[in-house]
Amino acid sequence: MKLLNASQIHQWDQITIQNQQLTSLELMERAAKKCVDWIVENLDKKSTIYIFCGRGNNGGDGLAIAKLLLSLDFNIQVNILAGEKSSADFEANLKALKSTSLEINELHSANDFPKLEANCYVVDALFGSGINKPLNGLPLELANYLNNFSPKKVIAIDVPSGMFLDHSSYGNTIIQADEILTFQTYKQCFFIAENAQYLGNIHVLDIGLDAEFPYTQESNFEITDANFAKNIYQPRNPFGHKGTFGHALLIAGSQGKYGAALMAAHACLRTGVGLLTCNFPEEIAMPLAITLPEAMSMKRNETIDWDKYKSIGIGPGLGMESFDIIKDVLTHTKSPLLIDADGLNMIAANDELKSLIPQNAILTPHPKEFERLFGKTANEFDRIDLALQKSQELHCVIVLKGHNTLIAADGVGYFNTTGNVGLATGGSGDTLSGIITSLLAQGYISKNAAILGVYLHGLAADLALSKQSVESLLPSDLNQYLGMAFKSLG
Ligand SMILES: NC(=O)C1=CN([C@@H]2O[C@H](COP(=O)(O)OP(=O)(O)OC[C@H]3O[C@@H](n4cnc5c(N)ncnc54)[C@H](OP(=O)(O)O)[C@@H]3O)[C@@H](O)[C@H]2O)[C@@H](O)CC1
Ligand SMILES: Nc1ncnc2c1ncn2[C@@H]1O[C@H](COP(=O)(O)OP(=O)(O)O)[C@@H](O)[C@H]1O
Ligand SMILES: [K+]
Repeated sequence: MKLLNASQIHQWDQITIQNQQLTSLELMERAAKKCVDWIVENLDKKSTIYIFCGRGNNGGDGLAIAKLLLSLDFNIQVNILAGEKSSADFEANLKALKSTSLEINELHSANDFPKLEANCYVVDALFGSGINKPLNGLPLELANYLNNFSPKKVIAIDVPSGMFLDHSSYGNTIIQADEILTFQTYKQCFFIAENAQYLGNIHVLDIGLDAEFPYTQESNFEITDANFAKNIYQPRNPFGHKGTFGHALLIAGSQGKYGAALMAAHACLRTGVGLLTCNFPEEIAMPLAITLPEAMSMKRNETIDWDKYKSIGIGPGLGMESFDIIKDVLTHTKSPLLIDADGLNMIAANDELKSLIPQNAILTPHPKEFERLFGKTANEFDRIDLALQKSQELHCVIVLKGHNTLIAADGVGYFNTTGNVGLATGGSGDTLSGIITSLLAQGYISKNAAILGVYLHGLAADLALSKQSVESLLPSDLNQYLGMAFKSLG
């Protein structure tokens, strides 16, 4: 699914109004009704709902929500920012609300802020997709007031006020949301870790915007969900044999980091590779044979037959002392390559190695490794842009790992939607390397191996939460859930 920017979302609104022969007010009422349905189902009717409205259409939504809640006998209190300029639909809804018995509180200064009662709810309808500058003046004071109060829940309409949809809000004040009722589609800002403290649970409300419009739009960003993964997935040929599913070579592990190598190997086999050879330190050849008898092994300094392997994965737990082997691999490999961890760190520290990165290689840095490779950026949006740029320059795939891992390929960024904080334990990345190396060996092109691998890795972690908590989950648990993750694609 494409991620649209603020201006495209505005156009989407207009196209819908045209094609469905609606008024913009009717569309706003549709949106408000969806929000109210959610509120009725999820909020406690006994608590007061304080609604804060700007004077644009986000504020218009707030007023339309207020009118519906009033008719349902909710206890509400409505506040609007004082001002001269307002949108037509805001004015229409204000007029309608003024015709009821409800008193509306105009906010001219901080003295007008209502005294909030403990256990109340706040609806944040100050600014939505039309935000065009950081909060300052009275909206900033209000945001600080609400953020310091901590009501029972803050429900943001469309987006938390103060957050830009498609560029960085780094350093700005934003109203912290607990629940976000967003219209029709995810917004790019929801996938950005630097916004994390302001984001709550996200609920995408279908307000019936034109179904075709997103397909007519250019976008540099997409999200990868179950449908996306299903389209990439290649079911196994029933007549296939071990040769059909590729022979992978994993080059991993060093003293003190043997586990990384073992975890990568285990995940590689559980992802369906036909044959796996492990180039591991000699001292773990025997533990490998015992714990993972399906894997073959070779000595670290044994000559590699470059024609033999369908994919090579290098890096998990490799240590920084393996310069010769990474150089050898970068120079000679004929197979699709995945580079992770110390493989990346050695490349970052050496320009010659950097120049040897083969086309279509998959690099899987976490943010620190990315910074070592490509430099620091002012904010996360810039880092994502840099990942897109570098992936084009190097003709490779960059998997920028995080809560919503970004896969940068061919100038497009794909945000992954699976996974959870249970993955924040050393070893999760090693497991991912094994998974992607396995998919490469099975013939997936680099971009698809990366997207599907990241999706399955996260899904296995989500499925594992049926038995584990986000605290107790271990990377090695993922192996047990890869099977269910694959089954969900069939
Ligand atoms: N798209 C859809 O599908 C649908 C969209 N709908 C709703 O419309 C919303 C978009 O509405 P919108 O375009 O009127 O913009 P909105 O967010 O209300 O803000 C603009 C106003 O705020 C002002 N302003 C901006 N930044 C400011 C700041 N920092 N500090 C102070 N002022 C600031 C700006 O004034 P200006 O700076 O231009 O003078 C302008 O007056 C969208 O999020 C959704 O809720 C639904 O009803 C139906 C379906
Ligand atoms: N909060 C989180 N939500 C979702 N995924 C996460 C989270 N934290 C970490 N991960 C995932 O866990 C993996 C961690 O990789 P990495 O930092 O290389 O770990 P390690 O080197 O210890 O194996 C990545 O795939 C990342 O996307
Ligand atoms: K809002």
